[in-house]
Amino acid sequence: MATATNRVLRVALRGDAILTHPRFNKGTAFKPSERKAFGLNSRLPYRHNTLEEQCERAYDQLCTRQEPLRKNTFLQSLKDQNWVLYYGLVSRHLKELIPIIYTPTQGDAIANYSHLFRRSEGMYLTFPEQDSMEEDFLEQTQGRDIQLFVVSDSEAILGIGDQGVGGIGITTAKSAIYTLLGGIDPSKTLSVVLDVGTNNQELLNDKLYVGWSSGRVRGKAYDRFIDKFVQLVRKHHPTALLHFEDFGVSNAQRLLDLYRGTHSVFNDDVQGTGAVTLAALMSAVGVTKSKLADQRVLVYGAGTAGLGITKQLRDGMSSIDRLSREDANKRFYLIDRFGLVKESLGPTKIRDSLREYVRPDDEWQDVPTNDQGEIGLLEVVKKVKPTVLIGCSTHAGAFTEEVVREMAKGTERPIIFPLSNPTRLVEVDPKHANEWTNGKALMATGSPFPPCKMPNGKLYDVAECNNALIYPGLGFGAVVTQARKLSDTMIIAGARRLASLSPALKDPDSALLPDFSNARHVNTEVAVAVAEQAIAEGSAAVDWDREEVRDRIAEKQWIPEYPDYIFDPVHGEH
Ligand SMILES: NC(=O)c1ccc[n+]([C@@H]2O[C@H](COP(=O)([O-])OP(=O)(O)OC[C@H]3O[C@@H](n4cnc5c(N)ncnc54)[C@H](O)[C@@H]3O)[C@@H](O)[C@H]2O)c1
Ligand SMILES: O=C(O)C[C@H](O)C(=O)O
Ligand SMILES: [Mn+2]
Repeated sequence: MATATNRVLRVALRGDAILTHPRFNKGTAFKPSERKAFGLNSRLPYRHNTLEEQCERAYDQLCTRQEPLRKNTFLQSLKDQNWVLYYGLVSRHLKELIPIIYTPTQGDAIANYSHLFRRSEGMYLTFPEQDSMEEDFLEQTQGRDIQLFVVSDSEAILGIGDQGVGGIGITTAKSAIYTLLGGIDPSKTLSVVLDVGTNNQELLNDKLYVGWSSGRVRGKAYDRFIDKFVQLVRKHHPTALLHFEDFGVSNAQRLLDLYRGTHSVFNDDVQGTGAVTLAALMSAVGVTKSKLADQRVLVYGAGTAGLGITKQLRDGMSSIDRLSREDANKRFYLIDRFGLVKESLGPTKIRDSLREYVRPDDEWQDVPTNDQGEIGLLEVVKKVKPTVLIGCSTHAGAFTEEVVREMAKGTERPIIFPLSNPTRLVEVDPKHANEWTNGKALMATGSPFPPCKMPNGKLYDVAECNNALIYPGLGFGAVVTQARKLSDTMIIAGARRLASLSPALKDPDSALLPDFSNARHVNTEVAVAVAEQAIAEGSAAVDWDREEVRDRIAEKQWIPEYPDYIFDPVHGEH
């Protein structure tokens, strides 16, 4: 495997320019010979440190801060200063620091973006400046080999809604996770916010708000703006993967469908969430010794993630258990703001994309409704006796004691996945679901939770069913093979590989998904599966033999170690 220790990089910057460039800066780790060549002797204290020593010092500094958000801002500053040190530090404390730089703490950083703002990161493309979009885009991208764009319009950030320009923070966090867990070279990624205004009144009233203070652009003008950006990516980086993050429910699936045919695009909330949930469910049905196709699945919150999950589980039932699409559709019951998604709600309350999963009214004649004719969660649980209950509603506490106990009456091992993020929006605290089901519930959550105490005193690890366990591998697999598209079959291959790594496969009392401390290995395996599938189905631009895929992927993974630098003012990187 190639390591950074045997890499040599030619660099054209020197003096302050190299010390202030996070990609090239090594701080006290510049060796004496490099200090001389790059004009750094008088700019650095005498002592030369190893990366290990730098990580130790940075970790000590981090630990002086108690509050997660303060740790987050510290790490953000470190990333602004020195990428290798930042990624080196986080890699050394992965399980502890992922919740700081990503979900849930990054949600707070995003909500406070304009007040915490110190330094910009990534690309800001703003609606009123669209005439110069290509020029602005090229300013940052020209001459760069960008393999991955992570883009958001910030309308539905995690479960905290419209965050305006602060949404850049989800794209930078998702990119950092790509590097940490997938192995993508951070210099080959670009995080982008498409600032089309915000409908968040608090931000609009805030005089320190740093985005475009205007209501959200909608309709054709919005579509044209998004399209302008997508076409720039296609024109200048035709093989780059375009990752959409946290778009609103009226755009996420629509934009995915619109661009899937012409470019390699991926919607994380739809596809990444669907894939990780499929893996968790495969693992759960392994424990209950049943099949995917046997499940009755209740999805609470039929938004972007809810639909993505439903579609992915449905496709899993079809491709893995050979259930017809129509029969598989019937295994699902969706609930949204208007209760059960059923025929009589009509097209104003049911989006087109939900059509396949609408339940016929005559099935529900005997079930009590509210004054508006809606059927609530408890009624659906009573009638359907679901084996699987998934939450992606942002409705904190929706899975009440009554609901959970009712579910437990109808199935021996209730499979309960409250997936809403951040932590405070979870549909049920796993501790409670565990208690109300007498330790029978098989659980997975979107944010990290501590283990639950079982009635026999043992601890049950609650799987973290967050798309970060799979999207870096899905994306990296597509990027390294320069795949023309990230197909449904590539995604299923990744989900199956993830499921095969589940601890519950070996011990049914263990977690349904691998622990985040193994997330780098897990995503590497996912990338291998995706690459194998891309090659097999002919969408890859590489023609590796199946046996060499794993080695090729390992060779291409970026690792946080300092290469040796040679000063080269003519051909060096800058
Ligand atoms: N674990 C993960 O990997 C993961 C991935 C994506 C999204 N999520 C989480 O899922 C949640 C939803 O995200 P999204 O992007 O789908 O948002 P979304 O806005 O598209 O979907 C939320 C849906 O829930 C519905 N809803 C809201 N309140 C409800 C209620 N009281 N009863 C029933 N339905 C209700 C809304 O009408 C909407 O359709 C967020 O908290 C997000 O963080 C988790
Ligand atoms: O960002 C996450 O933690 C997962 C997911 O993409 C979300 O929107 O909640
Ligand atoms: Mn998301």
